Amino acid sequence: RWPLPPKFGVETPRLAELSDLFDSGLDQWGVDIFLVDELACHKPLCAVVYAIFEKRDFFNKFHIHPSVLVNYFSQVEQHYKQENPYHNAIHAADVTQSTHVLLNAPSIANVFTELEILASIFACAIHDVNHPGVTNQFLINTAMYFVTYPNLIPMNVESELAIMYNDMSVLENHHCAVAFKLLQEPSSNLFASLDDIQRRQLRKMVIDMVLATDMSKHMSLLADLKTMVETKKVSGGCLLKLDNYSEKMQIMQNMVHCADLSNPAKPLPLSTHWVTRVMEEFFNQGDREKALGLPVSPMCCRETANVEKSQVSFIDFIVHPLWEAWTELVHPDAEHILNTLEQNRDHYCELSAAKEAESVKEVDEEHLDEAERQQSDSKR
Ligand SMILES: COc1ccc(C2=NN(C3CCN(c4nc(N)nc5ccccc45)CC3)C(=O)[C@@H]3CC=CC[C@H]23)cc1OC
Ligand SMILES: [Mg+2]
Ligand SMILES: [Zn+2]
Repeated sequence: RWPLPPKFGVETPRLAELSDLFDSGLDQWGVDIFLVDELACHKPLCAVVYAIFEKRDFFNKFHIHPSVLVNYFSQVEQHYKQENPYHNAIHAADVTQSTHVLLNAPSIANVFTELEILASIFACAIHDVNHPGVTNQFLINTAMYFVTYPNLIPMNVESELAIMYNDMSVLENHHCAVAFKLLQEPSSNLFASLDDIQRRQLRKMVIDMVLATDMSKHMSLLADLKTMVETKKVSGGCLLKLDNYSEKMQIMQNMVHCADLSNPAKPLPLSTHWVTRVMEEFFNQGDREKALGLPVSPMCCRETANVEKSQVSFIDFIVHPLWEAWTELVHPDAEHILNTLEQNRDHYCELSAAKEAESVKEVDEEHLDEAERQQSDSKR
């Protein structure tokens, strides 16, 4: 009924290169997602989702016409703010492709139904849509800010978000709401061929996964994962028969959360590129907090932040514990990922130590200059 859209849903003069990159890299941990962005004329999300749907035969399995997929994900892609250094469509494409790879781990083959896999891929693709480039904390603080100074014209509609969602997973609720709102477009009705039960199940799974990407849920999510790994050990190593929804959802939430926290576990050039971007986004937030007279959030002060140290503590306190648990759950399929994470961590540690030594040397030189100055003064 509809004309076929261009391949991968993007008009690009470099289609052959993009196709080759997907042939060799779509299933690989560490594909250069920034090259995908370039080859796809800055529509990486559309391209990645299309390629994954094709690879997993979702167009046939769920009777989705390619042009409906392209209509919907073009809308979603446009609702990712490309002015965000970090939380943009490249990050969404990165998390989606990373989850696509994690789902291929042999030890979790046959664990998930096709609908659960569709829900996971969809959840990743939309998990940060319309992100304003600031954290939940910033939105909560600025919401209060405009309550305190009502005459100050709200500089941004963002602060309305915290009011809308009563400070509870503000961003993550917003991402879900925007994504499902866009689905209501008749030309974007991705799940038209699913039956009511499936559509209701998919919606619940997507909401459960996206809300679990709120970093304030991290500790409880990790605790549950560790418990599951422990019981897996007890039950003789094979992955539990995941019969009830909450156990299966726990794994899906942790899988998407791992993908969302996968930057430090990627090949170093990709990892450092993401660090530059996320720190720029944090510094922009810090600038705004300073301008508003708000306390500057951790890692957000461009004058004082130690980028390498922040990365080491992010890995030590958050990313490594999570990936250690995931690696155990899907043993031995994620060993190479954990190794890359540990190598990258050592790299940032060395950088941080070198930087420390450099600044100590500078201080010593200053003291030396000062001493020499004083000495020459005393001679005069
Ligand atoms: C590439 O490199 C990064 C990528 C993403 C993020 C992300 N960071 N975070 C938070 C994480 C914990 N943070 C810390 N806060 C406090 N008080 N103390 C800490 C001490 C040590 C480490 C972290 C923290 C606040 C920010 C998000 O919420 C983003 C959104 C969702 C997922 C991860 C994102 C950070 C990166 O490098 C630092
Ligand atoms: Mg998010
Ligand atoms: Zn994210």
